[in-house]
Amino acid sequence: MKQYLDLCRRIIDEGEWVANERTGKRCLTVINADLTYDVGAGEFPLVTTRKSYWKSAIAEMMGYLRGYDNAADFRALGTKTWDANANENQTWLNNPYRKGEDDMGLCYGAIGRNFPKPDGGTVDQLRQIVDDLSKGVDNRGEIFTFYHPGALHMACLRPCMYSHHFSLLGDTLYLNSTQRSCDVPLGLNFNMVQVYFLLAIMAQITGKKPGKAYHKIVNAHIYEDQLELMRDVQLKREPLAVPTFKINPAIKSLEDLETWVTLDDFELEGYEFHDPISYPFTV
Ligand SMILES: Nc1nc(=O)c2c([nH]1)NC[C@@H]1CN(c3ccc(C(=O)N[C@@H](CCC(=O)O)C(=O)O)cc3)CN21
Ligand SMILES: O=c1ccn([C@H]2C[C@H](O)[C@@H](COP(=O)(O)O)O2)c(=O)[nH]1
Repeated sequence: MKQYLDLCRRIIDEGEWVANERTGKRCLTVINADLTYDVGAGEFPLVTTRKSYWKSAIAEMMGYLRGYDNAADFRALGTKTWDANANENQTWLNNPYRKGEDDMGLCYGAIGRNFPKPDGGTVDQLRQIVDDLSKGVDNRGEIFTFYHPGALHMACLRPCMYSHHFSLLGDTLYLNSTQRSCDVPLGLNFNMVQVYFLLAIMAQITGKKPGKAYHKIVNAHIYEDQLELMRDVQLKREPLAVPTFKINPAIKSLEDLETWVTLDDFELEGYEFHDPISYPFTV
């Protein structure tokens, strides 16, 4: 939580205004932030200075792991966060590759689990990583990437957190996640939970101990219409104690994640938070 608040303050103190053509809004921006979550020690990185919809964040990551490409599938899992990007962005609505209502296109897990090979066919990166790690193998390239420069025009949005690189030291699993663009008031709330969750669940299904997760952000920004709420409301509050995150121990494989797991398999103990703040969302 301190890392999050420090980054928010840094953007306000040192950020530069950058005009963004895609959204038509200006963002107060800094370049490069490195956050670390000690998953082995159970330090769940949850925002307490406003109500955080952490189950939505987990639903998003579950949808990426399952390779979903449709906002309706994300809604069925328990989050509406892809509705606007799938159905309200005019550029995407005009895109000939859009397959209709709720289609998100070739993004995130939809490409990551079905990554086109130049010599034909596709690769399921996640299946390969889970198989390697389960056998104790780290080939120094256990990378789950969503970034395919030749497919960006076929998706409603380019992936923001676009690479997850797993490493083993003995029985301990580590994760380095990289994010190219970060909406700090809204997106980062979710992305911190997702990086922690990804390491915790991958350690559980591959039979490893979770170590640390390292989260690199390149462009970290606050949209102009979010600034006042962040500076004058959220940053005036004192953080509260962090809760404990629990995963159903019956989840043992990638197949479990793909088939029967729901948001009821994840719990938080002792989550205290300040009043909700509703930040403007930019499509
Ligand atoms: N501008 C922008 N910021 C993002 O963070 C973002 C995108 N676009 N597009 C793709 C995904 C969708 N994500 C989203 C979308 C909406 C919320 C959101 O509205 N959050 C509210 C309510 C969440 C809820 O009720 O489930 C929040 O207060 O956190 C958060 C992340 C993250 N990503
Ligand atoms: O997981 C996510 C997904 C998206 N975002 C934010 C970051 C940006 O504000 C927008 C994407 O816009 P681009 O013009 O493609 O950079 O969505 C996030 O923070 N986290």
